[in-house]
This record gives sequence, C-alpha cells and structure tokens, in this order.
Amino acid sequence: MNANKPTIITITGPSASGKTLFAHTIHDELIDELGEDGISILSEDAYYRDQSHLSMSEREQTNYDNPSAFEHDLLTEHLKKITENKSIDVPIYCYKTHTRLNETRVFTPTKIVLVEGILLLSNKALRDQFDIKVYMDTPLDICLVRRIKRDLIERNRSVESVTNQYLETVRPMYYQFIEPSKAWADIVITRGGKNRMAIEVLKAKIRQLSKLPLQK
Ligand SMILES: Nc1ncnc2c1ncn2[C@@H]1O[C@H](COP(=O)(O)OP(=O)(O)O)[C@@H](O)[C@H]1O
Ligand SMILES: O=c1ccn([C@@H]2O[C@H](COP(=O)(O)O)[C@@H](O)[C@H]2O)c(=O)[nH]1
Repeated sequence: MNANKPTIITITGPSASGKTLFAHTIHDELIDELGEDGISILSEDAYYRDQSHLSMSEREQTNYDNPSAFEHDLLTEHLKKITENKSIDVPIYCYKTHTRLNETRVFTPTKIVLVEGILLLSNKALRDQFDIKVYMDTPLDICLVRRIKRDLIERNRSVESVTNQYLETVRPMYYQFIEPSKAWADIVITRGGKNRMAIEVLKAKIRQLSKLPLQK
C-alpha cells in the first residue's frame, strides 16, 4: 500500500447483512482517535441512478439489485479521485422516491475510506480501487427478516412490497452477482454487523495503516 494515498476498504455482501452497522461501528469507535480527516464512510447506494424520468409505478418495477441500477462508472471515477486526494461531489439518493436529490454532498478524502454496498466486488474496474475487501456472509434468511423490519420503518415500504421485491429481484440477483463476488474478498465475516472480533481485527489493521504518513 502507498503511504501517500488514502486506503480504501470495501465492505460488501447481501442487503441487510450488516454492512452499514459494521462500517458505522468501526467509524464511530475510531473517529475520536483518528480525527475527522482519519476515517469516513461512502455508500454505494448514493450512486443509484436517478429515476425521476419514470412514473412512481415504473420506479417500483426497477431491478435495484442488478449492477445496471448503479452508476458504477461515476463511483469508480470518484474512488480514483479519492486516491489522488481530490474532493468529490457525492450524489444523494432517496429510497422513498427512488430518485437523486438536486443537491450533492462534498466528500473530502480521509486517510481511511470505508465503502459499503451490495455490488462493489461485481465490477472489475471498481474492484481494482479497493485495498482491502471485506464480505459480510450473513445467512440470507436472517438478511430477509432484518430487511423487512428495516424497510418498513426506514424506507416507507409495506411487507408485501418488500417480500415481492425479494422474490422477484433481490434473491435472484444475490445468487447471480453478490454471492459469486465473495470469491474476491480478502476477509469473510460471519454473524453480521455485531461480530466483535471481526470489528476489533479491522480496527487494529486501520490503526496500523493510520500510523503511515499521508501527504495532502
Ligand atoms: N448482528 C446483528 N444483530 C441484530 N441486528 C442487526 C445485526 N446486524 C445488522 N442488524 C440490523 O439489521 C438491519 C440491516 O442492517 P444494515 O447494517 O442496515 O445492513 P446492510 O447495510 O448490509 O443493508 C439494521 O436495522 C441493523 O441494525
Ligand atoms: O430505490 C431503491 C434502491 C435500493 N433498494 C434496495 O436497497 C438494497 C441495497 O441497499 P442495502 O442498504 O444494502 O440494503 C438493494 O437490495 C435494493 O433492492 C430499493 O429497494 N429501492
């Protein structure tokens, strides 16, 4: 790893496998130690394509678990800029309307960048941007239960819409794209976002990497 460029760590795996919880736990437990320019999180979901040209019923039919739903080229370009220590304008995606907001968020590179999302290892150009690749190997039935609970509360969804989407796209796309991408992972984590030993191992590696100097 080059001491002059940020280290980019991907945390991938199925929807509701605990990627967000895992990334935020590591971030929150290290932020005081590493500082605001030490560690940050970027989400693949921010790069969902805008659907504002479609009607709401058409948006509800979109396959959000196929790589084509994401603007991966833009994310790849942004990750390259991060490795050059350049700021990027990250899109803001709304799950309730399935659209991007008009405004963007300025993201300034930090020494460690955690990037979480379902299809980050499915694309070679994207995969090549990551220094460390982590896969959350949570059983799919547990992911489904957690996704139902989360999407009802946080994403304005009904049980029927979550379960239909699961059968039509989420599960088939998992087997087609996500599960095979596990082969690219350096570290496979069982038991989801609360696996304390896995959290501590990643934190130790991040602490070690953070001791290397970064030239801005
Ligand atoms: N090990 C765990 N035990 C209990 N709940 C969990 C665990 N891991 C994740 N969750 C919960 O499951 C839901 C989905 O987790 P999340 O981190 O959002 O998944 P992802 O980012 O992979 O889609 C969230 O409500 C989260 O708090
Ligand atoms: O408009 C949308 C966009 C995405 N989804 C679903 O979200 C998950 C990915 O997010 P996680 O946080 O990893 O769960 C993906 O499985 C999509 O199906 C959506 O339902 N609507």
